Amino acid sequence: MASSNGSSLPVVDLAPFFVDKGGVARGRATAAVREACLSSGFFHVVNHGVPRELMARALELEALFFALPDEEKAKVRPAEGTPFPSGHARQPAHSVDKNELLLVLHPKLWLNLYPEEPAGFRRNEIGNIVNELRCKYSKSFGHITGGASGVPRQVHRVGAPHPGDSKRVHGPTTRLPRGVHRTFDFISARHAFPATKEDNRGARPHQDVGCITFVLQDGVGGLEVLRSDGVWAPVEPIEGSIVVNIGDVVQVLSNGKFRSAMHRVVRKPAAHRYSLVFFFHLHDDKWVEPLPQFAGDVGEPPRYTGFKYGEYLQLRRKRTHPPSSHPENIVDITHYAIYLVKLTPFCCPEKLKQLLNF
Ligand SMILES: O=C(O)CCC(=O)C(=O)O
Ligand SMILES: [Fe+2]
Repeated sequence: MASSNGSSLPVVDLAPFFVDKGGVARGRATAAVREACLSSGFFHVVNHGVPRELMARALELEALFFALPDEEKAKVRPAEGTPFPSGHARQPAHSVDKNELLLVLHPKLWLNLYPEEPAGFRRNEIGNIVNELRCKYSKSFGHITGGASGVPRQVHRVGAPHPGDSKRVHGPTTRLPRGVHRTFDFISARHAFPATKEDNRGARPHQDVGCITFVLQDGVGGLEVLRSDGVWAPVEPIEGSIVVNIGDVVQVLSNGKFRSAMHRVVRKPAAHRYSLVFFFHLHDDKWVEPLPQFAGDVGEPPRYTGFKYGEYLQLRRKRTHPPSSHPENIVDITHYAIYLVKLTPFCCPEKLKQLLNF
């Protein structure tokens, strides 16, 4: 069952998924996942099967990399306009996002730009760690999207267009090397600088665009989630936990039932913060729309129009790269929202007059 920590985010114990095939404990864990997705869209998972040493080593290697002089990091900066910009990026000075990151794509794509130092990169230890995290996360992802949790399983199917939507999926699917799956997932290693007196912004408020995100964070803190009562709540670091949050795709597939929560990173004074964020995405060609079991089948109108995932990505990228300082330019999932207007029954002419103000 989910329990609460200081920040009142649910903590879901995934252990039953590994040991208790079909038992009562597994049913409870499944219900806890569902509840967490419905209530906050943000939760911790513990006993997730990812070895602690692996998590610690990944964060350690990333900290070593970010501590390199800028000239060294610049050697793994992707060329302007690269379609798959792996490597190091630092937000421009005008951006409210005060962080730098190292983007790591699927190791088998051979597109990753790895630095020579620290040696863990040269020997591709980081690539192996990322691969292992990918495998372990996929298991947890399967558990989270499986069974009765109600998280749409469709996001787990890859290679095929959305069921029943073959006509609406256009364009060629990118050819991938044999044996490479889920190439569209990626990892972003992130470094937030210490806050200054004037500015503590690390990452602007946003919702994640994809399916589900897994965050490893160090002990510094700073990740915050916007609760439904409008309060920013800290996502307190819990030793050994992984933070999971729902993205826009699952929010749309579930017709708005599972929350793609707004979150941000604030920087702490005198502390460098490191996190490793894994994004489960969809292929660009996939069509996304509310699934019947969350809409028509349960008598609810769809709350979003359908869209091709790649188009949404492009809209988001166009408006935010380089990060705009104008929030009104930022496209989010409300772009596809259908607003349901509840009509007031005009039962008497007096009321109608009042409403029309004459
Ligand atoms: O660094 C973190 O903890 C989360 C960053 C984040 O929200 C993101 O990369 O989408
Ligand atoms: Fe995020």
